[in-house]
Amino acid sequence: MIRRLYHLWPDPKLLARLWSLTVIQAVLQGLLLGLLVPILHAVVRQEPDIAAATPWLVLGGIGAVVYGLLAIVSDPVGYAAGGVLAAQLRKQLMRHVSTLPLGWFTAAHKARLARAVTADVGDAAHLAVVIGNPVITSTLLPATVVAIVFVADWRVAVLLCVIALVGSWTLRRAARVSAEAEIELERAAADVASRAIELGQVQPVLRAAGHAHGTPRMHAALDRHRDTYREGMDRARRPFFLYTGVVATGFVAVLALVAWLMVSERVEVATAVALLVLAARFLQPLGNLIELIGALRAMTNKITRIEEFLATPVLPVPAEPVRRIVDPHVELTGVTFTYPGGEAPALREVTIRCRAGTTTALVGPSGSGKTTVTRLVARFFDAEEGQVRIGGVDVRDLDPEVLLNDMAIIFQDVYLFDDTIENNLRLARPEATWDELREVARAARLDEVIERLPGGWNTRVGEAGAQLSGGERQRVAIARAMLKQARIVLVDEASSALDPENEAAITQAIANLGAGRDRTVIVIAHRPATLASADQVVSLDAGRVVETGTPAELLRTGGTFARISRQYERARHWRIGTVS
Ligand SMILES: Nc1ncnc2c1ncn2[C@@H]1O[C@H](COP(=O)(O)OP(=O)(O)OP(=O)(O)O)[C@@H](O)[C@H]1O
Repeated sequence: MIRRLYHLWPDPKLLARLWSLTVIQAVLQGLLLGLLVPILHAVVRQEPDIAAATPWLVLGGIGAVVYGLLAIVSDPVGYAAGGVLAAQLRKQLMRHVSTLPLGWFTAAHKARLARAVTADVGDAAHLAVVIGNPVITSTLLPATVVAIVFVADWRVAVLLCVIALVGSWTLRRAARVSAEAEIELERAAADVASRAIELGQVQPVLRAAGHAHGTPRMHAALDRHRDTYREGMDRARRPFFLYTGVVATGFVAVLALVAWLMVSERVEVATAVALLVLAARFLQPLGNLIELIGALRAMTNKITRIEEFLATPVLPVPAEPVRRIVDPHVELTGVTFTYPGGEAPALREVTIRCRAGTTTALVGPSGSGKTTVTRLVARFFDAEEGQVRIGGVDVRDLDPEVLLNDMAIIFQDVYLFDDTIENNLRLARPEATWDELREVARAARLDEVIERLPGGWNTRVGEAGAQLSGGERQRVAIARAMLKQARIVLVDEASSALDPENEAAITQAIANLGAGRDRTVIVIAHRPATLASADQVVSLDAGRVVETGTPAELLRTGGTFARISRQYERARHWRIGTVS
């Protein structure tokens, strides 16, 4: 555990210093106790020899002062270290995050990241200080005491070793049993949580069926949780009792042995008293260890989560990456790609050429691989076979920062910061002038949205942009891409039903985006107008390119694209018909 903690920190010097202080204190405490043997020898006799005891008493006094000073120094150092250690580890995690492939950032991984950076790191750092010290003391102090007892009487030392061995076996067992009980309890708690969510979600149905207070499944889950809790507590308590029993029985055994040694005149009274005091100091920290079991397990779980996170493979970057994109020509050649953990390839031998200054529309049924094409261009993942090139350079040879600097990605669900429209745009280029801001707002058809808003450019968009509709948020993102002067823009056009005004505005905004002479736009198109205005349409099906051509050419050939276009048109008319 101590070793794992030590290796977790990039710069463990502070931890090493802190623990060294604790090691010195624990050993010093043991040695001070050892002074009892010569002192009692000198004092516990018919005529106490104070002169013989004096040097030991002086030594003990000096030791006590040193111990006190160390305690004064180490306590504040420990508390301050908690914050410093957490900050160090957070920095290391954030550095690691910045080297992970963007494809790693799924909802589940993001939640894990948030947990690792906040709770896990803070708790691990706190526990490293608060738990590390007592664990070191509770193991080193008894070890020092045993060494001293060996000098005084080897038989008592052997007995203490036996108690320690039996105690450590019981302790391990207690830790294992309580870990198992905790897993079962977590499982039962998760079951209750999902039933509770279900209860909330299906309230109308439950009320209609007269089960407003919960389904039989819900009650069964609650019963299971209660039983698991009771059984778990019972099971976990047994080894704990056993351990306490081992420690208590151990002390009785030491008492009996020392009494026998004294009665049989194998040791003097002074030694016997010293041995009993030392045995008590040996057993007390051992007894404390059981209290630390829960905290140690919590720390192990946190460390494991942080270690797993730090072991996530990073995005490979060449030693001498290409630091310039000469022209934004995008090219996929024979690309095959399977998602990590995926069963079938999401793309198979895909070849697509998008010339600089053109707009390519990707179409195809759901799951055909359109999003995957854009993810490989943005290097969220690397292709297994084939190549993705930008300006003739393999994206794997490009500096990832250069690639992302020259690229804008407009997702279906645009995330905006809870800030003003102006600041959300300036994120792309803080130094942009007002003329530039107004120009991109016009081109992205955002100007009409801004005019309507009460605070104009200063209107706050709310949490994640909730004050704006999906279509309006996408217009902000398009304006942002224009302001960034990104030469490669990847757009996942909003597929949800938009009102006619938003629909026309987005189509126009994407067309304006593509009008930039030196800009390559790849759009996952969901609207006929976007398809019609593209320079090239690539039709995908089951991860393969099935058609490529201009919209007019593909309409004439009557293939997949023509069929999808007809479907789009029908859906459009159907929607207009129902509205009117
Ligand atoms: N993160 C992922 N992990 C595993 N498989 C994935 C992942 N994302 C997509 N897939 C799979 O890859 C295939 C292609 O998905 P992709 O999202 O590229 O299709 P799409 O054409 O964009 O679909 P849609 O129009 O529904 O967004 C699908 O079979 C999908 O299930």
